[in-house]
Amino acid sequence: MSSKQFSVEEVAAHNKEGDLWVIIDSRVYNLSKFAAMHPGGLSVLLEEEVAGKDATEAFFSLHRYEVLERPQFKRLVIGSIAGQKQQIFPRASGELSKIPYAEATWLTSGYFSPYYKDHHRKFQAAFRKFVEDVIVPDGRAREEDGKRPSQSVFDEMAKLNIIAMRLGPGPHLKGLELMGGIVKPEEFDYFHELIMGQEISRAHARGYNDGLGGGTYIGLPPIMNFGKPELAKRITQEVFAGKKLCALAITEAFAGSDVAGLRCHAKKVDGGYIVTGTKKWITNGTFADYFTVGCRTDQGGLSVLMIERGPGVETKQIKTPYSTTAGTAYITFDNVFVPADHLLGKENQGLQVILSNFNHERWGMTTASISAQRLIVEECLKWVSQRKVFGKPLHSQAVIRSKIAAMISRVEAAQNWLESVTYQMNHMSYKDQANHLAGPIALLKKFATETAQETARDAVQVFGGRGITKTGMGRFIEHYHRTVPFDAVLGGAEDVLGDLGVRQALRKMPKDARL
Ligand code: HEM
Repeated sequence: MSSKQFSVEEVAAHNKEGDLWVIIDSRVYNLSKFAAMHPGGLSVLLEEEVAGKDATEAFFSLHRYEVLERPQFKRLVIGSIAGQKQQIFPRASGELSKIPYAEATWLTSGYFSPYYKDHHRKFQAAFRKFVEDVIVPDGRAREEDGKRPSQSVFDEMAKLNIIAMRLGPGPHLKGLELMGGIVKPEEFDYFHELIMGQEISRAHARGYNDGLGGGTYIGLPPIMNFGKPELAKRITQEVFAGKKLCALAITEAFAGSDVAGLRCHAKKVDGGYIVTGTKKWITNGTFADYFTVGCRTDQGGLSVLMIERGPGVETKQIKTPYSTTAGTAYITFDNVFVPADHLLGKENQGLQVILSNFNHERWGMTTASISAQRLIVEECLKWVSQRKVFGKPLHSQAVIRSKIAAMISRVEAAQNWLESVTYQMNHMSYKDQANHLAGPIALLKKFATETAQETARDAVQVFGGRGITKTGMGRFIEHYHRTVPFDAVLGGAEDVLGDLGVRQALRKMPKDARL
């Protein structure tokens, strides 16, 4: 970038077509050639208060900061105004945001939390930097082109054992060096996993988030915990090394939350099973290598089989509102032979295998959903401060402040409930979690996704047309509003979860309780 210094008067002389300069945040841009190609048109740049003038305010009410960071636009800078200093700085990679409520309380300067220790803080700082340096650029690109997340990202994640850590605390972490040694395997707890879930949302790329191991998060635990030791070891090692991916293939066009209604059939034959049937809405299905498949057996029971991609296994993309980078698939199994030792758990006792991971899955989805909601609060706070209406910031309108108040309250309530549930998880065995937390986790997820949708709707109102436009200032709002139903449906639809939560509570009602 040029270090040449200009005076305001010098810039003012360049105020016409073919000779057009503007000042943005103390830097001088020569737009003489670019003006004709400007996506917002030439005429707006030739206006009296823009051409040759300080256009900082006009610029930031119409563009995101990232426009100035694009290399083709950085090149337009020819110097800066003598005696002026740059005032507006983007947040550097890995840094915390200084916008109020943009970070959870424990990450906000001047506040305290009983839950997080020093190693959680170090872990968060390192993991955010990794997300912003490695995941966000790939996330943005793949969200656009719809290709599966790049192999290089899986390789980088594997080096730090991020894929293993994504599955949460447990014996699978034993002996691994986690995040370059920042946290010891025996220290790693559900708050570390919460941090990962929350940081990974930062790409504003909901489809990519699922593409990046969403299938493994739910498809690998049944293999790891219920597979024959040799099979479990082989697949776990391949997946942790970033070489292979899993998908959980339970839902069908015939049966969704109603797991008992599955039709995919496993016929017992010599040495194994022959599987025939279909599966729908399978996350990562278009590119996964291993499928954890719920099948009906000859006796009508449910068994879970690990099926490897191969002859007779076909996966087709399903188009959904989010990017195909998630790999959402329709799968057909056509007379696929599955060896007997690929059975997970016991024959006809598959329900237990499938249900065993549900609470963890729902809790994990909630971590990411709440941080995505928080990013929207940050977007809105920035927008209402920099956007001017009738000569005043948008936040001068009481109705806007009221919407922001509701947004902040929702996300804070959801985060605080999440942290309280996470603390319980840290102190309970997996079995006790199932007993005590299935209900609260179901209700928490329902609460988080309902509040997410309210915030998505409010954010669109605050951003107006920009909130329904795929590029430009409101692009993250548009993305959020379009993709937020995924959180509300995947892992259990809101009504199903609400019902589950209340039924669990009713089961625990003391017999002697009366008004
Ligand atoms: C360095 C100078 C500038 C660059 C590189 C630039 C670049 C762009 C780009 C890339 C867009 C497409 C939308 C987006 O990606 O956000 C855009 C839109 C636009 N620009 Fe600029 N611009 C510059 C200065 C200005 C200035 C000074 C004005 C003053 C009025 C202006 C007015 C607009 C308008 C009205 C739009 C359309 C916005 C919309 O669709 O919401 N631009 N500009």
